[in-house]
Amino acid sequence: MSSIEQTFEGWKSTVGEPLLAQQDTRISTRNVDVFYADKQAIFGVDLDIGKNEVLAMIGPSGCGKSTFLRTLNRMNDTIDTCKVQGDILLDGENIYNKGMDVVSLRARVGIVFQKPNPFPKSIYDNVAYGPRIHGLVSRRAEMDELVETALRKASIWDEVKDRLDQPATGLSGGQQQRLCIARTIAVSPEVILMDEPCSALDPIATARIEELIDELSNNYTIAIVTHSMQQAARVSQRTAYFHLGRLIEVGTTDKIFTAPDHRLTEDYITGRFG
Ligand SMILES: Nc1ncnc2c1ncn2[C@@H]1O[C@H](COP(=O)(O)OP(=O)(O)OP(=O)(O)O)[C@@H](O)[C@H]1O
Repeated sequence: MSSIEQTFEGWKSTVGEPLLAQQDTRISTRNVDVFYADKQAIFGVDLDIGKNEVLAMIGPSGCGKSTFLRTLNRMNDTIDTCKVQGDILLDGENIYNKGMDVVSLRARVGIVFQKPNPFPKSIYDNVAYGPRIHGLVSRRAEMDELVETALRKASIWDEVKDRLDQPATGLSGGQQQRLCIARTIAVSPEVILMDEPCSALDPIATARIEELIDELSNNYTIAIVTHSMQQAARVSQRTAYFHLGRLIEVGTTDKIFTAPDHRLTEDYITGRFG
């Protein structure tokens, strides 16, 4: 066992304010462990994510940020060796309950990945796909309106309104990422998970996505994994710091970046490791 692992023997409590008042909470996780086969990747995470807040998750590579994020809409179900223990509640309902419809869950808790992944379909059909499979609208005029609204909310309507029937793969990387956000929004999610959504984008495209996150936070709960501390500072109200699968500290973003309580958080934000 390395000395840093010894530091965590019997680890339980997180520093800061991981829990919120019930009426402010959208997602609650309690005692969440995640395993890949017999290797444990996440250890006993208790964390609340509030309504209409942007929560940033930061930490060194391999600390489990993406693994934890993916438990929040059961994306980990797609990995055979992955096992999740503990409680994850969305509006008070355990999303790992037997009766939970995972397709509907992933509409309620949408996810945007690191690399934009539009379907090999037209721009219109990328956005219309989710509403169609969920039977949200039946008439073409209603679908047109829904597609336009989602593209407007994702700040890409003006750039694509004259080429809706063209392949989405012909858009720039930043446009594709905003299209993927429109696709997520089109099925009226409550929560949007973002796994390093700007890491494949240039600074201008990144700035547009960050502005968009700010606008979306008025209507949606957002949890974002990012390697960029500057980005976490720009877009989030609260930040959670992970280390070796443990949630070390949670607090207002301002506090985490100016006066963290835990030495590991301080070492990371001052660039001593990571
Ligand atoms: N599909 C998988 N199978 C086995 N182990 C995995 C799998 N995905 C992740 N892991 C392991 O789980 C741990 C956490 O990985 P994860 O990708 O969640 O970390 P991360 O903090 O998001 O890393 P990064 O910042 O580099 O993306 C790592 O040790 C990783 O090797």
